[in-house]
Amino acid sequence: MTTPAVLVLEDGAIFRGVAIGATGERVGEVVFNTAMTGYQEILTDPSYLRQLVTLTYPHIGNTGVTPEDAESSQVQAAGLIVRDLPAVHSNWRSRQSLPEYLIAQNVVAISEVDTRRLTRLLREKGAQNGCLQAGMQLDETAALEAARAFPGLKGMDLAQIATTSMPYTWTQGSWSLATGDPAALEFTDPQLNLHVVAYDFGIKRAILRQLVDHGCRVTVVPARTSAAEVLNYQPDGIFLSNGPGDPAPCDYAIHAIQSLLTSGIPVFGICLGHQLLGLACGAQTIKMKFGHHGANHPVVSLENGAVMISSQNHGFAVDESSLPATVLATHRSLFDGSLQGIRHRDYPAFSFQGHPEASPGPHDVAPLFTAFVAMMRQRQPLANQD
Ligand SMILES: NC(=O)CC[C@H](N)C(=O)O
Repeated sequence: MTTPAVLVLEDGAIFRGVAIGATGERVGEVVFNTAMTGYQEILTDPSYLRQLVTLTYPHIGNTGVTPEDAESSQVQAAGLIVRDLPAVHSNWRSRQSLPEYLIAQNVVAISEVDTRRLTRLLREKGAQNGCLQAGMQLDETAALEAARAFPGLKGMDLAQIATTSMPYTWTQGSWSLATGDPAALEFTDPQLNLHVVAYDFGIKRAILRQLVDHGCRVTVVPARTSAAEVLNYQPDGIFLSNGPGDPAPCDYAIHAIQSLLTSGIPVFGICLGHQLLGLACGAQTIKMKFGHHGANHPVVSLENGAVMISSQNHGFAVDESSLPATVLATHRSLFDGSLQGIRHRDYPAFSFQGHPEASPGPHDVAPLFTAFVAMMRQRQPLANQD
């Protein structure tokens, strides 16, 4: 016995299918992600807050769910839309089926949707708000009204919702995750001699692990932490995380970044962090037509001509034409020419729009973490470099 579900878009398009998750109604911006793997990382990435995610890869759920693959403590996407849920899931790491997980996490999800039609529609018309109903008395008229009532992500500050309420220390690298050895988590390791303060605007665990893998111990701080509080930690570097929503209304973060820049401490931003660095430098951000969400986006380095295949997940972008003279464009998307990276000419600060930590995705851009470490080491007194 299957339970019906329906997705209604604000333009009136209707997609009927089958409920594969929790019962209820969810609204949000509908986005498509073209990655062929990583459904669990995508669902738990806090950048997907208030978004109903459709995956263009047709079979979703094949490998079940593994707690270690979560990018945060829970599912963050507002809902999931897929073509086909395989009848059997199979993987040695799997602890749960995808539907079991979705129900446990109270996530509404629909399968048997023509995700190709949906994706083409979003590409042609641009991002649309939608309403997903499942396992309840379906009401398509009410769903249309709910989709139209959703205000959209433009102007929405979601970083302050996604962030941690309290600062915490992160010392887990990829190795301890792979081995499950808690002893490997301790930062008594002399390699971890760089201290990074990471702003959490909705940070992914893969970023924190990458920082540890590169020799950093990390203090994660809430989005509204002031520049003075950050400087009190005496960091070697400051990291600006990814996160959901529109960067423009996050004035508290923009002001903090402005004063942190003048401290001369190295700053590295990813995705929302990149957009916030751009805004702090005086550039503007724009809402893109349907954004970039996938794991095979080519990006060119304007500094050395190298082409890298990158993981992407953003619906806003820094407008290259608005960059002040103090900021250099360093990367561009080869899909649509949009700005993908910047570097400050006067301060040790740089950022990338895509995801060097991947998860899911290729690791071509991972050397940006090495560049951040090199910047920190350059500034660190020699005595600390043993
Ligand atoms: N992954 C991210 O950090 C996303 C940044 C921002 N919310 C956007 O959609 O553009």
